[in-house]
Order: sequence, then C-alpha cells, then structure tokens
Amino acid sequence: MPSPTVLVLLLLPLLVGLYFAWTFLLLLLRQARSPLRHLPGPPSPSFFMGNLREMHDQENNALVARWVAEHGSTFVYRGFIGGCRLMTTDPRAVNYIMSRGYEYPKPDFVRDSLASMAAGYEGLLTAEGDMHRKQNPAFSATQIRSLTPIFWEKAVRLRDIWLDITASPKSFFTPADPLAAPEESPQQPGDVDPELQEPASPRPALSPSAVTTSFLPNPFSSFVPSKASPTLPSVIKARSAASSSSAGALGNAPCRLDVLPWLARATLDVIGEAGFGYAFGALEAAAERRESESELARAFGVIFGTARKFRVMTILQVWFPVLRAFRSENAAMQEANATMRRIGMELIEQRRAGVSEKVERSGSESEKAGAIEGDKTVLDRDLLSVLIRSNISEVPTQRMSINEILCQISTFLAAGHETSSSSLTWTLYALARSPSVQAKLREELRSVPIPAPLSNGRHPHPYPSAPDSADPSLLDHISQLPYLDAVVRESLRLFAPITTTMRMATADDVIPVAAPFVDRRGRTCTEIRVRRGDIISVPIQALNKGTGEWGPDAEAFRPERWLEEGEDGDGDESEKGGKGKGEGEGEGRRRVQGLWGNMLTFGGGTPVNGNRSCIGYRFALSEIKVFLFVLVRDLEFSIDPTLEIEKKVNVVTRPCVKSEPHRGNQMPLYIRRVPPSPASPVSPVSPVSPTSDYYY
Ligand code: HEM
Repeated sequence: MPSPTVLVLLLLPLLVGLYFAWTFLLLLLRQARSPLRHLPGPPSPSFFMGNLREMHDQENNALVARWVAEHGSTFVYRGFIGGCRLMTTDPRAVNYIMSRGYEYPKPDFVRDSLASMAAGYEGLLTAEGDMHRKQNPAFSATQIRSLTPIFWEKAVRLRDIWLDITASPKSFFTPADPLAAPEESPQQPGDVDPELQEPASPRPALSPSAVTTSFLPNPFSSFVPSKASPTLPSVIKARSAASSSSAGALGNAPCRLDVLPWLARATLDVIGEAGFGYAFGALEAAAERRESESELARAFGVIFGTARKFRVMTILQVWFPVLRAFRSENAAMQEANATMRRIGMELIEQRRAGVSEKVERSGSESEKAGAIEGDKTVLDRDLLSVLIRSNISEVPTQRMSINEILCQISTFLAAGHETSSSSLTWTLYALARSPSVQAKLREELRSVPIPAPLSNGRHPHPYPSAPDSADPSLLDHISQLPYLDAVVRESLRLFAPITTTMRMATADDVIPVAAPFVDRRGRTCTEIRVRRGDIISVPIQALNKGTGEWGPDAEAFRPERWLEEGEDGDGDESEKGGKGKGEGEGEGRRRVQGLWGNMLTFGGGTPVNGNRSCIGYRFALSEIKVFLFVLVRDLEFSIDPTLEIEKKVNVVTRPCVKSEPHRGNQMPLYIRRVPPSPASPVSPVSPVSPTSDYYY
C-alpha cells in the first residue's frame, strides 16, 4: 500500500488534468449552447484564435465596415476556441447595452488586465455594483474650469520647447515616452542624422518612445507577432513637404518632429498635477535632456510595462480561474507598488488633513459645508481633492475606503494620460493633413485678444505662462470658440482613442434592435438573444464612422459638419452621475446616445442602471482645447504627404508610420513657427533682438 504522500503525488496530476479537461469541456458546452451561434458572421480562420488576429488590425483594414456590409449591423465573430462574440452597430442595441452598466459589465479578463495596470479592483474602471455606485464621482464644469490654468501652463511650456526646437533644430532630441519600461533601448543604425547631431552634447541612452500604455488593454492583441523593436526617433533634416509651401519664403524651414512623446509628457504632467497634485516634471526632464523621471513615473513605468507584457499564463487565467491564485509579483513590481502606495498615501493624507482642519476651524454650518464642498481657499483643486472632499461629506457607510481612494490615483493616470495625448496627436495629424482647416482654425484662435503681459521673459510671446495669470475669461472664451469646438468634435469622432469596448451579459437577456436581421437559419430576428457569460464588442470607432449616421463622407475630416444646420453639436447630453437621458433606446433616435456629441468616444450610459462612461470628459475636452489654442496659434503643422500613417491599437490608438515599422509608435510632423498676423488683435509683441532665439 503506497504512503499517503505517494498517493497524493500520484493523484495530483490526475486531479489537475481532470480540472482542466472539465473546465475546457464546460467552456465548449457553453459556447455550443449560446444563442449567438445562430447569428450571421464572418468565417473563423483559426480554431484557437478565431478572428482575433484580423481584429487586431481592424483600424487599418476597415474590417468592421466590411463585416457590416457583408453581414448587416448585428453579427458574431469568433474569439478563442471558436467562442461567439456579439458585435453590433445597431444604435438601439448599443444604447440598451451601454445604458445597463451593471447588467453588462466589462468581462473579467478586461477587468483583470485593468487591475494589473495598477488600478486594482477597487478603482472606478474596475469596481462593480455597490462599490462602483458609491464611487461614481461627477466632476462639475466649475471644478474642471479651476484646473484650466494647469492645462495652460503645460501647453505654454510645450509650445516654448517646440519653438526652441524650430529655432535650433540641430540640438534637439526626441524624448522617450515617460512611462515606457526602462530596460530596452535598441538603437538602430541611421536613427540619428549624423549631420545634425551635435557632437558636444551626447545623447542619453533613452528608452524607446513607442511603447504603449494602454487604457483597456486587450490581452489578445499580444498574440499578434510584434514588429521589430521601436527605436529612438531622430532629428531628420528638414525637407520641404508639399504642405509647407510657404516655409521657404519666411526663411523659417520646418523641422521634422515626433510629436507623440512630447505630447505624452505634457499630458502626463497635466494629469499628475490636475489629477492628484503630483509634479512628474516630465516635460522639464526632456527639455533639460535628463533621462531620469520622477520616482512615481518610474514606478508606473514598471507597473504598466509589466501589465503590458504578454504571458501565456495571463490567457490561461482567463479560462481557468484557479490559476489566478498563482499570480506573483517580481521584486521590481513589488518595489514599484510600494512606491506607488507610499506616495499615494502621502497625497491622500495631505488632502484629508487639509479638509479636516478647515472643517474644524469653520464656525457656522454653511462654512463647514463650504469647506467640504471646496472653494478657492481649501486645499488643492485637483481631482483627488474633489474626490476626498465629496467622500467626507457622504454618510459614513457610503464613504470610500483608503484603498479605494488610492486606486483612483492610478485609475486617473491609466485612464486620463494616454487618451488625452492620443487625441492631441491625432488632432495635430488631422490639421497637418488639412492645411485649409488648420488655417481657418488659426484665424479663429488669433482673433481672440490676449491680455498682457506681452512677454513671458525669455520668449517674446504675447501671453503669460504662469498658471495664475491665465485669465479665466480667456479660458472660458477658448472653450466656446465654435470652429475649435468643431475641430475637436470631428477629431474625436474620427480618431477615438478607445476604439472598442467590451461587455459581458450577466444574465440571459433579449436585446432590442432597430434593424431586424436574418440569422443563419434564415429567420428574421427583431431582437438579439444572449446567454449569461456571452461577450459583446461595442465598436466605438466604427459607430463613429457609420455612413448611416454621418453621411457618405463619414470617413472625411470635415469640422464644418458640426456647424451645419441640423447637427446638434450640443455636448453634455447625459451628465455623468447626473440626470441622464432616460433609457436611451427610444424609437426614432438615429444615433447612438453617447455621453458627448452623439458618439461613443467617451462611452455612454445612464445613472439608472450604472453609468460607465468617462468621468474625465470635461477635463479632457478642456485640456485638448487649451493645448490646441496655444500650439496652433504659434506653430504650423504639416506632414510629408508620402507618409502613410497607420493606427495601432492597444487599446488606446497610437500612430505608426507604415514604412517605418521598426520605429514603433510615432507621429512625425513638420513644425514651423508662425509669425503674428498684422491684422491680429493680439497685443503687439515687444521688439526682439536679432540674437534672440525667436524673431519673426
Ligand atoms: C480624450 C480623452 C478620453 C477619452 C476618449 C476617454 C474615453 C473613455 C471611455 C470610452 C470610457 C468608457 C470605457 C468603457 O465603457 O469601457 C472611459 C471611462 C473612464 N474614463 Fe475616460 N477618456 C478620456 C479621458 C479621461 C480622463 C482625462 C480621465 C480622468 C481624469 C478619465 C477617466 C475615466 C474613468 C475613471 C473611467 C471609468 C468610468 C467608470 O467606469 O465609471 N478619462 N473613458
């Protein structure tokens, strides 16, 4: 008779084998019984991978449009081992799903990926049910307005750096993505034009600029073989791009600049300071050619870098939940998490102490309320402060735990950094491709009078860079400029940073559709039947470009469409956490009821059944507008018309040059400073000596 230990050793592999075989069988059974199997859809090219490989490149191969043309607005594609995934562009179905945030949450594998990206399971992106209900903050327009000086300051700093670059292109370098994982830095021959490299200023060994931090990481995208490692972008001799015809006449040759890492740094600085009162100093580090990042940026670099790495184990954990118990953290990850926690706790404690002190010192009830609600004298205006103040005012059982608050810091960063930099990058691209739109926009921006001071010291630019001197009425004015608004809407429609989101049915359900469809059995269906556990893809970008909704020129960048009669450009349709629009599935509504601008770029939903749309949309819109205002007034953007730019999605959309895959993500534009127009109502610029960096 074998000993118990031997018995266990003999039985263990058998039990493990049985567990995996059983789970796999259940999975196959579940798929075989899903009503989705009757829906039409494209053939699956692979048993294990289904259509996932094609899906990975969907932004460049117009896949969803093709599928819609072939199979109608409601169909299924295949996921792992042939699992049916519902995809629908039917507005009624989409409104139904998106307005039931708690009945249709994000699938577990998406939550897991988000959680591993530092947000944990208690942040807004990942929390579900009561925990989410309790958190659901609404950042008011007034709160966001008070943050615009921070946007202004960072935008002016970036503009000044870019003006520096145009003034002496020989000496600039392109920084790395501030949150890129630090280890790899393969430098390729030919990265740097030797003629333009200054021998006296050795370049620091930088990490690649192309690594993406993703918002809703798609664990399956990693299955697609990666391109060669990205390399350092280079200083490339300015050459005349077709669209920069006026450059020579002004004696102001444009220089090629990869705007992507610069914008990533600027938006990191913004979310750090406006989100949770932390100075990453990412722009400054790059301006001073320091590779060293702040302690917190380094920690997030490690955390995001680890979360992005593909491991077979990650996929297995999706299907075999027992394996989730074997998650481990390496030493670097442990250290990064500890750093994040320590700094996060300091930030939280500072704010909590500030609010308590103010409340204690307040005499009357109204003063107490003022202290909690926040005013200009209470603490900081960052989102974390707003969250803590509103948390203090809640009844104790409704308050967030320290851990939940801590999770929001990484959530703000994960959700609010790369989305904004992606939007700005694509907007500059769209403007570079449409010189007439850019010129019209600049004309509008320059029609705004800028108050004194005329110069911000070294740079003779006619507006201030100090945050407190940014005139609030000027910032309000910027947010209401009609053509700027139309440009931002059009860019966010065509270049939604998050192109797809996923949901999972938590119960068997029947989803209504506006357009009946014919299933594989030839039956006409007026609803979609789903079974508990079925996965749903909501193709945000495809919906934003549907010709049924946006007309035959849906693919074109045409801001004017927002100014035409009949377009209700009104934005804040359904206030996050506010009143909402109702169920959002009424007949006769042509469009998807997104949070903003009749599109799903910021998600959609109603507070009734769980609103999972973007809490940062006002923040993002204000940030984007202020940056465009500052940058486009003084700089002209053009692009080599022969370059083919592709969209790489992971899940935030980043650009890539088709002919330069080895460079990874990049957006090489030509920039050129633009002299002030004589007709501009801008106050006159102080005379500049010829030795100054800038002269017009
Ligand atoms: C152009 C910029 C941005 C875009 C396009 C964007 C888009 C989105 C989308 C589509 C969702 C819904 C995701 C889903 O349903 O699966 C979302 C959620 C969210 N966003 Fe944004 N976002 C942007 C900027 C920001 C900023 C600046 C912040 C923070 C300051 C932020 C914080 C969040 C959070 C916390 C959620 C989760 C909300 C919830 O589940 O309750 N976002 N965003």
